[in-house]
Amino acid sequence: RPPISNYHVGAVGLGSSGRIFLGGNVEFPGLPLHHSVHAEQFLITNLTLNAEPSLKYVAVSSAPCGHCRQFFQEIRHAPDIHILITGDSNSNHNYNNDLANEEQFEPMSCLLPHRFGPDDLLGKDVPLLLEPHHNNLSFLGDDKLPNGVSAAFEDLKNEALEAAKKSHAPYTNCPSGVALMDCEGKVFRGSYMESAAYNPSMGPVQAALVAYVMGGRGGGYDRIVAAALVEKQGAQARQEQTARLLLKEISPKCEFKVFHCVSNSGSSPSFNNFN
Ligand SMILES: O=c1ccn([C@H]2C[C@H](O)[C@@H](CO)O2)c(=O)[nH]1
Ligand SMILES: [Zn+2]
Repeated sequence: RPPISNYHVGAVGLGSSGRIFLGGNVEFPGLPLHHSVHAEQFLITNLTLNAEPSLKYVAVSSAPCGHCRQFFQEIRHAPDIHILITGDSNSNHNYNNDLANEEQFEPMSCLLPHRFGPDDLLGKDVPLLLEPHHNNLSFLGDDKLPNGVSAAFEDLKNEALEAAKKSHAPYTNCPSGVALMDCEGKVFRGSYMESAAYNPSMGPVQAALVAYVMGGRGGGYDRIVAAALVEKQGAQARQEQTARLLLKEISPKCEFKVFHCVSNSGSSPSFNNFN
């Protein structure tokens, strides 16, 4: 969905389960470009939404940018992920049109040598992206919804908490999750995912929008009528304002609520040697 560039990028990934996943780029008119979702990042989000344990091969319609090469580094054994650049689908020349394609898969270690990644910041036992995450989070006792707030939000709030429990936030220990509800009452979850290099991190609204695009039968974002964000109170990496901005632009009538949670595990094992 690239209404700004009209440049369509497609990414396809094969996981170790044998399942195949899709990704496409998503742009949001009216917002700064850094809100965009790259096809590769969409693909990785799609893997996490489907609990795919690892990614082995990727085919992508144009060369992955530096930001995407960096985001792939969050996956264990990222240097061994093999990438096929199928050609520029937005122009007429297709330089890989023969059976030699298989030989043109390149390991990520060639596309991104001298990598900076999780190994630079985290211990070896910290779960990486695609690995199971069980952030031990719960709501503060006093976070009851006031009377008159629709029961739907009680549901959404819990869905967003489940998403936050799966969030990959080992660099800040500030996990978060979003749940969106469309006008038919269908719910779409997304978990915040951090990058060792910080900036390529994927926001929880973007992650939930990936779920929406995959499951929402092609509808516009204005079909999203309610959204809940769960994050820690006073988190060092807060999503609230960015989430509000993005949602307001893509679905002005969407009702947005933020709920705060606490981490039950004292000092989380996923926090590292920075303290
Ligand atoms: O690695 C890349 C590079 C670019 N794009 C998208 C982002 C934007 O929507 C458009 C133009 O940059 O292409 C991707 O999806 N992946
Ligand atoms: Zn990219």
